[in-house]
Amino acid sequence: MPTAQTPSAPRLAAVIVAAGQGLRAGQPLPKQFALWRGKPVLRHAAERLKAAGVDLLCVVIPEGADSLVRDMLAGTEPFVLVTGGATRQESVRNGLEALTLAAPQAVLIHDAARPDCPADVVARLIAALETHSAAIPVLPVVDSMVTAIGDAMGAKADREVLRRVQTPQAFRFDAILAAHRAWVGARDAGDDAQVAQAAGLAVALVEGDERLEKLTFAHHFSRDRPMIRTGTGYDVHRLATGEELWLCGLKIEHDKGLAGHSDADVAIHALVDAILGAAGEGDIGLHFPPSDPQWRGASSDRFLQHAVALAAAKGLGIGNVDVTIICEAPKIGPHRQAMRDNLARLLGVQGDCVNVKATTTERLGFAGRGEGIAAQAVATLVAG
Ligand SMILES: Nc1ccn([C@@H]2O[C@H](COP(=O)(O)OP(=O)(O)OP(=O)(O)O)[C@@H](O)[C@H]2O)c(=O)n1
Ligand SMILES: C[C@](O)(CO)[C@H](O)COP(=O)(O)O
Repeated sequence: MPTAQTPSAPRLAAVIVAAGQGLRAGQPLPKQFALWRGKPVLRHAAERLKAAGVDLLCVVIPEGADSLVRDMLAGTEPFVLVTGGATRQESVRNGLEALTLAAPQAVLIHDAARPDCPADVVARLIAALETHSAAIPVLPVVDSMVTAIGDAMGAKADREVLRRVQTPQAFRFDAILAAHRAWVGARDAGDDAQVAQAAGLAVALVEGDERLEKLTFAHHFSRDRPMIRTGTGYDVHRLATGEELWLCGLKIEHDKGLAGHSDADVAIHALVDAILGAAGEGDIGLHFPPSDPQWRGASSDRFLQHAVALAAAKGLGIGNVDVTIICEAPKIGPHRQAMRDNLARLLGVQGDCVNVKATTTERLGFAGRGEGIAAQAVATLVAG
């Protein structure tokens, strides 16, 4: 890299362009200000560049967004805010012009819409500036490539020589500022590397990263919804003579059974509540009220399958479930594998997605005195 022009000049500055409208993303506000993984997209981009060693940020924003962006970027100082232009290229030019007084040795030019910038990409770019005036991160093309003539296939393109171009793109500051000032293209350049190349600068290619994906369409934000949901369930039934004992959908031989409105399968009831909880669907009493005669003596298998269907209707599948049965007797160990297999069958999942455990309460409490059996469960549902 070139040596510093003044003792106080920042070594590395970054222009983050955040002045677009983000129309394709269809968010309630421009995509760079929308939330992604819990924080505004722009804040992610700024934090990543700071963490990668940038000394000064120049953030190019829409007119009138100063106070919003100042709040959004609090803690990432020093930064300067600059108003953008009608095109990305104009916005970049405004940012570079605003850095002339600071006169950094090198500048990264980055889309705010690429929030996840790994520090090692920046390190590769900076290293390439030792020998080049410009460096850009690229990725190979993995699909075969063709040109399109309307909706018909044209000639095949040679993917071996094609690359996908990402940002941040790195430049010696004076060189890219001069290149932007000298740009005479009739149309905007696709990116700053093209501006640099048009000015005769050699542009080095370094390895990019899939994490640098540009958030462009609505699905880039919808995919950001939580993909994993968890629920818990707990149930207790009274042990009584003359009742059958059903646990995890199996009839267990024992001197007492569980009393209840349905078959009183306490383990399945806890599991149903866990699944309904994870799906945001209330609890077992809401769906199968004890006051409703149709559930008298009903097999709890039906409750479980209904809960699974409700979750599926919301696009949620079973990730894994974990059930704990709390009793002194009967011993659960001899039945554990059969219980696991039966729950897996009812849930429609592989056996290793189901776990059944048991514990005693050291003869304490109602379970310890053999008055009842309790069960608790955790269910993890996975979207998609
Ligand atoms: N006049 C513009 C246009 C774009 N950008 C920025 O350039 C980056 C890449 O542009 P793109 O992803 O195309 O964003 P938009 O132009 O905002 O998106 P769209 O075309 O969907 O409206 C974004 O960070 C965007 O905010 C900018 O600063 N000034
Ligand atoms: C600069 C860029 O992100 C490099 O891939 C890309 O050219 C921006 O294109 P857009 O049409 O402004 O999204």
